[in-house]
Parts: sequence; structure tokens; C-alpha cells
Amino acid sequence: MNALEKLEKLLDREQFEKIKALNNPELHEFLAEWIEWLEPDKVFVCTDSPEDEAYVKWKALYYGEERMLETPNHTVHYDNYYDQARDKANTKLLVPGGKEIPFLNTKDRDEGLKEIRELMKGVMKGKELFVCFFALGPRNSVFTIPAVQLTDSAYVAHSEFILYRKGYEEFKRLGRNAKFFRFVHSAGELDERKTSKNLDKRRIYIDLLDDTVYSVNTQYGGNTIGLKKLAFRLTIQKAVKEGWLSEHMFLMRVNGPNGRKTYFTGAYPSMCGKTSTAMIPWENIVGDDLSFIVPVNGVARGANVEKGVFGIIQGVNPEDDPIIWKVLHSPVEIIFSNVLVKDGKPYWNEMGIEIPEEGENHSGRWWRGKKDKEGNEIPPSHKNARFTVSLEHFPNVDLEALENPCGVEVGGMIFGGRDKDTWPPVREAFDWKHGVITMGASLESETTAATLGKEGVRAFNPMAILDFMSVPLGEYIRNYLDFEKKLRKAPKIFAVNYFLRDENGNWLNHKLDKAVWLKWMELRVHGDVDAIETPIGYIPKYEDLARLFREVLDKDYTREDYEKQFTIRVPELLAKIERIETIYREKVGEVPEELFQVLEEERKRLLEAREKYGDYISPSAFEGE
Ligand SMILES: Nc1nc2c(ncn2[C@@H]2O[C@H](COP(=O)(O)OP(=O)(O)O)[C@@H](O)[C@H]2O)c(=O)[nH]1
Ligand SMILES: C=C(OP(=O)(O)O)C(=O)O
Ligand SMILES: [Mn+2]
Repeated sequence: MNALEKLEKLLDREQFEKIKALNNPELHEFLAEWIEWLEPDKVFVCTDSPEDEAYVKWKALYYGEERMLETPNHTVHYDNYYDQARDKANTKLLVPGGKEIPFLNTKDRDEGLKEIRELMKGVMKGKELFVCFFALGPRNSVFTIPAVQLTDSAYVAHSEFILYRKGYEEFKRLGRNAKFFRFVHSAGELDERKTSKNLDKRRIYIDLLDDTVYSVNTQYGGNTIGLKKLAFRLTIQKAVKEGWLSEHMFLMRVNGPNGRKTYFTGAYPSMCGKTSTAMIPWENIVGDDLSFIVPVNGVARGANVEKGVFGIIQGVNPEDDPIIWKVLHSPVEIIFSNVLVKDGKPYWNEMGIEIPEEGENHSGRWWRGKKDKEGNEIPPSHKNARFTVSLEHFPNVDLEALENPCGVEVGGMIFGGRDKDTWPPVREAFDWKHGVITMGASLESETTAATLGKEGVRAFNPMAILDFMSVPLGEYIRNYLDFEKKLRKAPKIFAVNYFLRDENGNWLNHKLDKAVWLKWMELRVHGDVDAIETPIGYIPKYEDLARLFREVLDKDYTREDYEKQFTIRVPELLAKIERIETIYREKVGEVPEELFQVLEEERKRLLEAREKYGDYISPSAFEGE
């Protein structure tokens, strides 16, 4: 029996016809094999029609994975109390022989496949399986990667309809030529709250040979939404093989003088400001999490992999995030996850308005002071609670850029993380190589609630991508360095730090200060302002920032603040170089030799500066040089 014949037996007539219309034997085989294996009671195939999408949304309510809120089109979804973040320990790359790769969590492919198949055998008995087709990147473009998702979670399928471009017609168009990604997900057995129950058997296995990702016994989006962080492992591998960049980066338009549009990408680890930056008033968002950057005729062109936002809701308040706030309070389609609900209204931590004293949240019935099994007080919403919404609903979206099959020219690339004491708020690299090595490859950031485990620990996180890395780090950095050679003019590279603190732990910057850093970087891309050359790159001059603070935020920016924020902190910077060098030399292995040279040059510049000016150097010391 061939695959199509098998599918004819497994599916209703109507569903079978939808599959049959896709002329792709490889797809048929994959579907036949997995549908037989998962043993769902029922299969629904989603085409790109509004009816099929509506069916999935209805099923999310029908099966109780989502509940309606008071505002039309708003729903709430809960994940298990212990399933609120990415599970790094149980996320593994399947590689032949289980080859160990530094910093990557690998497992023997045969063993992994065997284990996951056992966990998934018959896992969908009594359940409905949704077969969905999407595309990564704009459709019918150099960026497009078609993908098929199998899931028994209508919530996961619903999220994907909000976050990704539909792909059924794309599969049809490509026919048997479609090289596609595959995602197989099951939430596993559910408890009475419709959350995954068998968390001890939670597994996310990435099969790099077959471009397939399996995920089981989990619902949290970062572990389950195939096209997001799961596909990301596959696209990194593909990009490195093919010589382009697949990055953990937002994509935004910064509006310069006289209507000038300059596009920036920015890589910050999860919970370190990608969404908040891309959503900043004054500018325009194209994407907030994942970008493809491809060299086209010598120009680096960027596109958003997605078309929606799976954003962190904690701290979203009307002053700092006016645009998100407004969208969250309008009747557009939104899934709230792991927030507090009372009388049909969602509430979250630090939202700037009074929160009810009881209600329902990710822990079930909740009241202020409620403690979990470990004795920790449960906040109203989880720190990693999220909202899922399409970008089309944002007044600040740059739709033309989002939909452009050629993407947009990338003028600048930004790297940043949670760093309390080392990097200044903003600086520009001397050149591509200096930026890639001392900013991207040297990125460190404090861990956050976006992953399970301890928070606030400074960790090596090159290009904000370490959690998703799927190739040896040295190869990834080599690809970055080589990328410049494919370009006539490389994007400028910058580094930001929104998270500097004083001795008492107070932030040195306000959340909206980043608006000024963005404007400054835009001017620098076009050579419109001078800058101060320091041992670690170019930093802004006080006068330029003071003017921009006035223009953009209508605020005074004192020289005192500038001095504090932009002090060159030599001991911390040297210690960081030491740490980074040791990691690459002793732990990573097989790293391009330039990396060590560039770090050594930076160290020399810092040592010379220390000789002349001491440990903590005012920016003005370099101004006269
Ligand atoms: N102190 C401080 N917190 C910020 C700043 N920007 C963002 N945040 C907080 O960082 C958290 C994560 O931000 P988000 O933009 O959602 O991160 P993403 O996961 O990278 O998209 C949120 O709780 C924000 O409120 C900032 O400039 N300063
Ligand atoms: C979904 C995620 O994205 P973000 O980078 O916005 O936290 C994640 O990392 O789990
Ligand atoms: Mn985000």
C-alpha cells in the first residue's frame, strides 16, 4: 500500500481530498507514517481558508485549552504550573553517534528517535490531530521555507495561525519540489485544567538530519510552537550551510531626518528587550523575534520569519508600552497565556493599575499570598506570561517591509543583553569583524524566567542565540565573519545595554531611553553625527544625546547621567575579555583565529587607556584624543 492509499484509509473523505491536492509524495509518506503512529481519533487538515482557521479556534475553546474573555476575540490559555518556560535540559539535538558538541545539548540520533517514538506511540488516542501548513518568511520569496505542523493542541495550531503566514497554497504551488520542515507535537495526557500532565516525560528532540522536530508532554509555546524556536534550530543549520544568517533578532524601521527609513535588526536573549525595542513609539516594527538576513546582490536584506508577536506581558503598562497596551485593550484576536483572570478580564504583574486580590491564574484558583509546593509566593501572573497577536493589528507595523518578498536593506545590527556593570548603554563597533567578535560573539546576559532554572546568573550567550544553536559555535562564527565578504557594504554593528545598575542596584536608565539610542544609531549609519573613539568602539558625544533626549523624549539629559552611564569600566571590561577568551579557547575549540586577535587588540587598547587614565574613565578623556 502506498502512502496515499494509507492516508485514504486514515482520513475522512473531505480531509483526504485536501491532502491529495498537494502533489508531494514525501509529504504523503510523512503524514501516513505519523498519523498511523499517533493514532488520533480524528484528523483535521487545515487549508488556508478562513473556515479552516475558524475551526481550529473553535476547537481550542471546545476542548477547553482556551477560554473566552470578556472582550470579543480575546481568549486565555494556561500551561501547567511547571511548564511555563523553555525546558533546556530536555531539548536535545539528535546527531549520529551522539557526538558531543561544546555548549550544545546533543543525543544519539537513533536512541533519541527511539525514545520519542515510544513516547508518542498512540499518544493521540481519544484526541483530534490538526495538520497545518505554514511558511517561514514572506511567501514565494528567497526567504520562504514551507513547514507542516502536526499537533493535538488546538491552542498550538491557533497560535501558529496568528504568528505565521499560511502555507497550504505554498505547498500546492511548490508541489513535489517543496523542501519542507516538519513538526510533530503532542501535549500528551491532560489534567482537569487541560494542561500537560506528564512533565517528567517532556521532550523536545530536534532531528537535524531530517529537518524534523518532535515535542511531547508540554504546551508552553517556546517548547511547542513548531515554527518559532523549534524551527529556529533547523534554520540556523540551513543558514550556516548556505551562507546567510538566521538570527534571534527583531527587525525594525528607525525613522531618520527628512523621512529617511533605516532598518535595524537586534539580537537580545529572551526577556531582554527585543519586543519592547521593536515596539517603541516613534519607530515602526517589522518583527520582534526572528529574522532571516540574506545577501542579495551585495546587500544584506532582512525579513521577519513570522507575522505575529508572542510577547512577554509582564511590565506592559500604558506609559512605557503605549502601543502594546492599546492593542491589548482592543477587540482584536489575542491569546493571553498564564495571566490572572477575574470576571473575564486579564491582569498581569506590573501593569500599572490595581490588580484583583484573587481570581484564576497559572496555578489554578489564586489569592494573594498563595504559595506553591516549594513554598514560594505565587505572583498574580507568571513572569513569562505572554500575549499572542498578529502584527497587522499594530498601528506601528511597517506592512510594506513585512510583506516585501525582497525584505529590506539592513542598515544596522544591534547586540545586547542583561549586563549590570560592564557595557555602556550604546556603542558602535569599529567595523564588521570588531562588532561580530567583541559584541556578538562576546555577548553575556543574566538568565531570565524565559527558561526553566535559576534567574539572574551571568551567562555566555553569543549572538543571544546559544539556547538555539545547532552547529558548532566556531562554524557559526566563521559564517558570520564570511558574511561580510558577500556584501558591498556591511551593516554597521552596535551593542546596547539597557540594564546597567548603580551600587544600590537601581537602573541607570529609563525604559524609554532606548528611543534615543536608536535615533543615535540611525544617524551613525549615515555618518550624520561624530562620535568618541574609545578602546571598545565609538560612543555618543554628550551634546548629541542631550539634543536627542530633548527632541525625542522632551527630557533633560544631564552630563552627570552621561558620565555615569558612559564611563569606560576598564576592570569589568578586561575581566569580560578574560572570560570570553577562556571560553573560546578552552571550551569551544575550533574557533577562527581572528577571534583571539581581535580580543587581544581590544585588551591592549584597554590596558593602554588604563595606564593613562585609570580604571574608570570618563568619556571626555577620549574626546580630546
Ligand atoms: N529595566 C529595563 N527593563 C526593560 C527594558 N526594556 C525591556 N525591559 C523588560 O524586559 C522584559 C522583557 O522584554 P521583552 O522586550 O519582552 O524581551 P524579549 O523576550 O527579548 O522580546 C520585560 O519585562 C520588559 O519590561 C529597559 O530598557 N529597562
Ligand atoms: C518565545 C521565546 O521568545 P522571546 O525571545 O521573546 O522570549 C522564547 O525564547 O521562548
Ligand atoms: Mn519577545
